[in-house]
Amino acid sequence: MSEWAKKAEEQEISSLVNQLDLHKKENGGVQKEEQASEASEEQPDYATPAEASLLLKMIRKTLEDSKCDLDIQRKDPTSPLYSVKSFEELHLKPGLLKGVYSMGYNTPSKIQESALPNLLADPPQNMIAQSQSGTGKTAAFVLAMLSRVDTSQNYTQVVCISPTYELAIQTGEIAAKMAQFCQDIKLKYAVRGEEVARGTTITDHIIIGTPGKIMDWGCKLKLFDLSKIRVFVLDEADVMINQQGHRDQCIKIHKMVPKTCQMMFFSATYEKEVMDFAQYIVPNALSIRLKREQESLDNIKQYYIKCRNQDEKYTAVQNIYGGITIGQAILFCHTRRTATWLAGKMAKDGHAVGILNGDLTVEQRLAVLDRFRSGQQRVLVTTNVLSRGIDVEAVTIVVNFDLPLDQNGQADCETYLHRIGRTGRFGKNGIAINLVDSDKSMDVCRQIEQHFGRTIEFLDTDDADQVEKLGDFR
Ligand SMILES: Nc1ncnc2c1ncn2[C@@H]1O[C@H](COP(=O)(O)OP(=O)(O)OP(=O)(O)O)[C@@H](O)[C@H]1O
Repeated sequence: MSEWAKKAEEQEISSLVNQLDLHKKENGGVQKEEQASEASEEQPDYATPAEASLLLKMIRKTLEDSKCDLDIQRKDPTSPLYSVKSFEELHLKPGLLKGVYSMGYNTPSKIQESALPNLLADPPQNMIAQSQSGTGKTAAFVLAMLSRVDTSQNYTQVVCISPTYELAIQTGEIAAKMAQFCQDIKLKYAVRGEEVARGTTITDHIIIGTPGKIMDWGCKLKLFDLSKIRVFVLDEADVMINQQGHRDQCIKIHKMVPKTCQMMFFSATYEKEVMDFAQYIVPNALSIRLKREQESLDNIKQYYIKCRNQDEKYTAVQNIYGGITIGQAILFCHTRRTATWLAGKMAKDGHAVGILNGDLTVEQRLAVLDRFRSGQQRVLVTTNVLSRGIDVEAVTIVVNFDLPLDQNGQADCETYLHRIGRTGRFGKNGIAINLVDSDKSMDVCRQIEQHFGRTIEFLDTDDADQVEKLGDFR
């Protein structure tokens, strides 16, 4: 590309970035990761009662009744788990097919069935894909990444960028499992704590990591050659584009990969401006889109409970905790401070609870997640740092101790969808409970309802009929 063409492209990108920023300012703003994940100021106190024993009874009933019938969902063409093809028909390499089956996957989900044939086609096809949380996007792009590796060449050919440390590790672990019968494929993490000596050349075929580290290794230290990359994956693509810090790093990396490199962008949500931007930077991409009303899942029941103040919210949490005889729960707080307070109070009251926020070292974060995954702790208190992508099958309840807000105090609908998507994984049933403690948070709850066109039901813990009905949502 000539110099002037490069300049023109840079100007166009920067004008699109400005438009994106302007749109965000006008619409309430989207924060940088740390601000978005964990705002620093505390929440005020508020009003109305949350009852105890009925809530507990209701949760037990819901969970006990919630045997998920995957086979039925898979035969329903409107379900995101529906497919007509088998994995064999997707033309995966024999080693990968073996890997998929060894993970207990029998048939592909809708996104896997529709994305994979295009991702594996020749010539390589760029893609911007959207599918609901927990419907198997990771497997779709991981299988595509692994399929594209040429193991006769010992240099990095694939980069996969994730927004957080935990998600990068999780994706790497899935890739390793899927590639267990393709032993020649080598994978490296580019995340905090991983170091490579200067002057070394990385020979691993796939690098999975966070944008800052990949930029350091690829653009600054040149530990691998970005001009040889043939597959560029952006997981949680919308947040990677929409958060300024991530975006700048991703654009820098993106600029250094060849024009012929296959681009794969995946997420459960895309705001319109983010999609426009994605379509600009991914030329001729095949788009797989959801309608707004398809974005939230029927298998996740959404409720709100009214509380008068922080103490009543805590009482509601205790009652919910009592109800988790099956499965596990994730509790989301707006700030690290609230998360620390909540986890501390629960621990003091004798509950086995983990806390995961940005105050911890990466080793501590991973250890907390491991304890939670293994079921040693049934409750995890966290902030938005864990709102996206983390897959723990046994999570049956998500509680928004604080509703997700953007920088301007408006509903952060995308984060809401990702948070509640930590339950209801791959067709399982789940419950999302929002603790509403003021007119303001009621308003936020309504904004979310309107955005997705879905009712968030009032959970009247005094209403025995409602409790009965809760078991019916299979
Ligand atoms: N074809 C399949 N058959 C059975 N289980 C599957 C299949 N594909 C994925 N899964 C399982 O479904 C769960 C959710 O998958 P995954 O994490 O890929 O969803 P996702 O769409 O990436 O979710 P998120 O939007 O939260 O990132 C995982 O536990 C995964 O192992």
